[in-house]
Amino acid sequence: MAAELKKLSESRDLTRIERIGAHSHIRGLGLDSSLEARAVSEGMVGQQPARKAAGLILQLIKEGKIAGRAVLLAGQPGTGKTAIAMGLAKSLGEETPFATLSGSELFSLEMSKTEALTQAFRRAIGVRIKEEAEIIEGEVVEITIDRPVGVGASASGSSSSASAGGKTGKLTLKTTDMETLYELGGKMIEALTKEKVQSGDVIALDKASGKVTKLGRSIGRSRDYDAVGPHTKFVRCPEGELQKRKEVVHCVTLHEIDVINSRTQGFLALFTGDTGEIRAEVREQIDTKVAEWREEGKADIVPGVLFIDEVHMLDIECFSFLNRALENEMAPILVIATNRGITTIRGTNYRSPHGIPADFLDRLLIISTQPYTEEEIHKIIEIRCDEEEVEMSKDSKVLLTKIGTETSLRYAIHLITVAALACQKRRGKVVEMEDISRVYSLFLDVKRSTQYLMEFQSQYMFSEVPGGVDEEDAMHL
Ligand SMILES: Nc1ncnc2c1ncn2[C@@H]1O[C@H](COP(=O)(O)OP(=O)(O)OP(=O)(O)O)[C@@H](O)[C@H]1O
Repeated sequence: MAAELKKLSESRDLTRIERIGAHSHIRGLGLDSSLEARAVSEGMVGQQPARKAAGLILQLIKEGKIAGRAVLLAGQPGTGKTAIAMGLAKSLGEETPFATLSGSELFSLEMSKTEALTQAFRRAIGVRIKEEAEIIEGEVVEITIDRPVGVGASASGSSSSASAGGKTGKLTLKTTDMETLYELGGKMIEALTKEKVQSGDVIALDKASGKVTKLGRSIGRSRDYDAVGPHTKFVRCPEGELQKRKEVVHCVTLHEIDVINSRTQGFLALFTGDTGEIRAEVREQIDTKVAEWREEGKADIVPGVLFIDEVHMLDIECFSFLNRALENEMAPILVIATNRGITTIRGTNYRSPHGIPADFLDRLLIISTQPYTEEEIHKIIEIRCDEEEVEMSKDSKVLLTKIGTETSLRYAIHLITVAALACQKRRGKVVEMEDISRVYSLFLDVKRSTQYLMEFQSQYMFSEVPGGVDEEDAMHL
């Protein structure tokens, strides 16, 4: 299993790559060292009391002392609930798992609601596994990689992994006490080229997995290179033997261990996400194994964060599941969010605040988010323009802010992208008022769209609802 765990920790790095998304400008909670929220920081604007409260939760998570707490982010649509949850996720260390789920995702046909929730919980529980590994650690004296004649010129800097086959290579490594020449195999050549290893680097090679880690540049060689990047780390040439036994730590989630050990699903299901239901016996065996590792000091549990958005979509069964799941000693911190007021609890005829049953509400620490001021909307629009690399004139930003205050922040943010396209179309470089006006007339906000519906509802299908929009829908408009 150890080799699979290693593969896993590598694959998780890949999934962290992000494109420009709705919240990609959020880099943290924007707090100072005493956990006070700065007005504008790390992509976050305003909403200071809520961010400060989230900062306290972050502190609790980092200290790892509490598990099984639940926090509710409640507020009107577009007041930054998801943004705060993202900020929290970004502020957690790499090792702390953060799993997200939207209430509506629970109603898939492939698995029961409780199975989907169990998987989400286990995605938010990390296991830090310690292992002894054989490592070769030294400073690169020389690295030569040759291609066989006819394939092309010598390519020591080539990054093409497909061409690793047929290449031969030699690597000389040294410590302060010894120096050894290694013959390189295809897989190792591939790994070294990928990491762009060159002489003067201090590297560690994991003998079992072939993983190459660059530890830094050797201090002894620092004067040989006048062009080093600002992030270059200088380290000492290792001492003693080249080959060492070292403790390495892998971090995986309980869900990942479940999937690997589930015969019907197998390891590849992690990449497709198509895990299906996992049998209860598999989970029991894993929990027992993890408990053994903990007792032997080989593993620690890292309770992470599970964020469930649109929590009002959960029904009464889901809430009683959550109630029980939070009692588990390994439970993560549960952060839920909703934009609903007093509404019906799904699966019942009862109404309650946020559509959440009273016994579950009682467990929650509630953080409320407030509508933004005009100034704050302006700042968020500015940040989003930078994030989307859209150049916008001052007047246009003011106009967009006005639109944002009168419609919604989200609508204004959407208009940035389309206005940039309109600007591109007229071969402009800077988004001007005319672009904003154009897209404002092309794309309706919810208010105008509802008005239009009211006027012309008789021409739509199923428009016989008396009195127009029903109460439930009216709450979101
Ligand atoms: N305080 C903030 N600072 C920076 N960006 C923000 C802030 N609040 C919201 N945003 C951005 O505004 C957009 C809408 O916010 P978000 O999705 O977080 O709202 P929400 O409260 O979760 O809404 P809903 O209830 O509709 O799910 C997002 O792109 C978000 O990143």
